[in-house]
Amino acid sequence: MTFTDLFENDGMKLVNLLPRDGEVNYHGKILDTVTADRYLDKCMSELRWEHDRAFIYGKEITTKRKVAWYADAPVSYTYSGYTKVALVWPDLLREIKQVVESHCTDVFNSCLANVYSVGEEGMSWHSDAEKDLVENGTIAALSLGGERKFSFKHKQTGETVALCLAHGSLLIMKGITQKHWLHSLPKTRKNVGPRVSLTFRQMR
Ligand SMILES: O=C(O)CCC(=O)C(=O)O
Ligand SMILES: [Fe+2]
Repeated sequence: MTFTDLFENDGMKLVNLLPRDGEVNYHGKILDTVTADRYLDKCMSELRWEHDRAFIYGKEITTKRKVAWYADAPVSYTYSGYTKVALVWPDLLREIKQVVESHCTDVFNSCLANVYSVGEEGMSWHSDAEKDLVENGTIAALSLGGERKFSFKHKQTGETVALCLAHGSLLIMKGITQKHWLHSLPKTRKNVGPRVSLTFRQMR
């Protein structure tokens, strides 16, 4: 049995997927398929997608995946050596943010949206502990579209934990998780459909 089988429905008792040094909860599908399909279509067409730029080991790169960043106000945010200015929430994301907040005890003031158009697009190992984020803040990631594997790796011990993120599912990372664990969305050769992740965050 996998974690995904265990947590098909929200409302079941959530367990911490990490053995130590952080807390990750998989809520399973929090949206019915019709709603998840509608949100996926709307996100694909309505969000202002752009290739992300970053500095990796001092070299400027343009990511294959596209991103869009939203917040309560047009604040700026420094991430991977780049300063970006957020767009203000469109109604669609305000609505989705409310749904996500109804499944947790946190509130969010920003969202980094990612779109992976094919399985060959992914995100390499990283943690999200930028200076502009609240220290030990919560990140809630809503997945829409193609089902993908998501992995965690402990920074000191190398232990790994992996799960599958279903269409319409919610994953929450909290507490000291970002200090001690890296996470990644591995590329896959499988023929998966486009996937959107909406990562709701707490900025300072
Ligand atoms: O696509 C995802 O689910 C995770 C993306 C991620 O790790 C990030 O935006 O920092
Ligand atoms: Fe991340």
